Amino acid sequence: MIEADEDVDRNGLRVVQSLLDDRVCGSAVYRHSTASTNSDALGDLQRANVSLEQLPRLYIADRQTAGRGRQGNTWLSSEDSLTFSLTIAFDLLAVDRRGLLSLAAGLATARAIEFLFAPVSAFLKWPNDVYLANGKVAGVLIETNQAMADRVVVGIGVNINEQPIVENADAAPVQSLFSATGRTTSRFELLEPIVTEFMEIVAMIGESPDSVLAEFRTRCFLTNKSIAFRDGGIDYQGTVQGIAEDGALLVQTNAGLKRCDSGAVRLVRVQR
Ligand SMILES: O=C(O)CCCC[C@@H]1SC[C@@H]2NC(=O)N[C@@H]21
Repeated sequence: MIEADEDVDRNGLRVVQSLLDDRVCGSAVYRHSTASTNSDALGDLQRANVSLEQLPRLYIADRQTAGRGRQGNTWLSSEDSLTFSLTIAFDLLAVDRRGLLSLAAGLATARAIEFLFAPVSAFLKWPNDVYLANGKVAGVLIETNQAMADRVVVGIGVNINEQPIVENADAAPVQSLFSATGRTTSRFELLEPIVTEFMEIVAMIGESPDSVLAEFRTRCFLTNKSIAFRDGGIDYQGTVQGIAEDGALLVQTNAGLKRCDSGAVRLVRVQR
């Protein structure tokens, strides 16, 4: 079942309907304009307004007026961006594998971009920024609300034909799929493969997390790089050793080997 505004993109509506017809999603909310699809999804959780049958529930908007990024950044995006959120049941993943959810969203986006823009290669900057060449083309924001703590909201933003403005001095260099490849695409062409890949990867994490981790490790360009990061208010420097079984980043620092959890750590600098 789709709840949609009158003035949404008709092509987009068809794609959303096909995700429901194919049972990739259980329900969808499609707004022409909204503050933030993550906020819409969290609002429904706050009101305990999401039944199990409605999951995965897709929230999509033609434009966001107050999009949010990780670490309190602002994510400003126009109709040249793809912005959506998915609410899924947390128990699709065993407790010790939930850290991999963050990697799954970036991986799904990377696979979908490569599928549509072959032969480009998409890389991942832990935990889930998607890069083409030297710039970030997509980001992921994962949030929960205590009112329905057994659900999780996964928000994905992809810069399609223009670069978004990221209001933070530390922000990674940004680019769009167009600026990186010279090719234009409809943002809705990407929606279907990202959502489908994401749900497949989540299922795969339940069955065989090693293959998901192996793919993430291959795509992750931080390994052996020198990074600076902040964890619990303390600044560290070190060399990335790799990704642990639970998705944590392993960094060799002067204070020893540190495990970085994606929710807590802020990468300040990455050696290029
Ligand atoms: O790289 C980041 O900092 C994460 C960006 C996440 C942006 C997406 S767009 C859809 C969803 N709604 C939001 O307000 N944010 C996420």
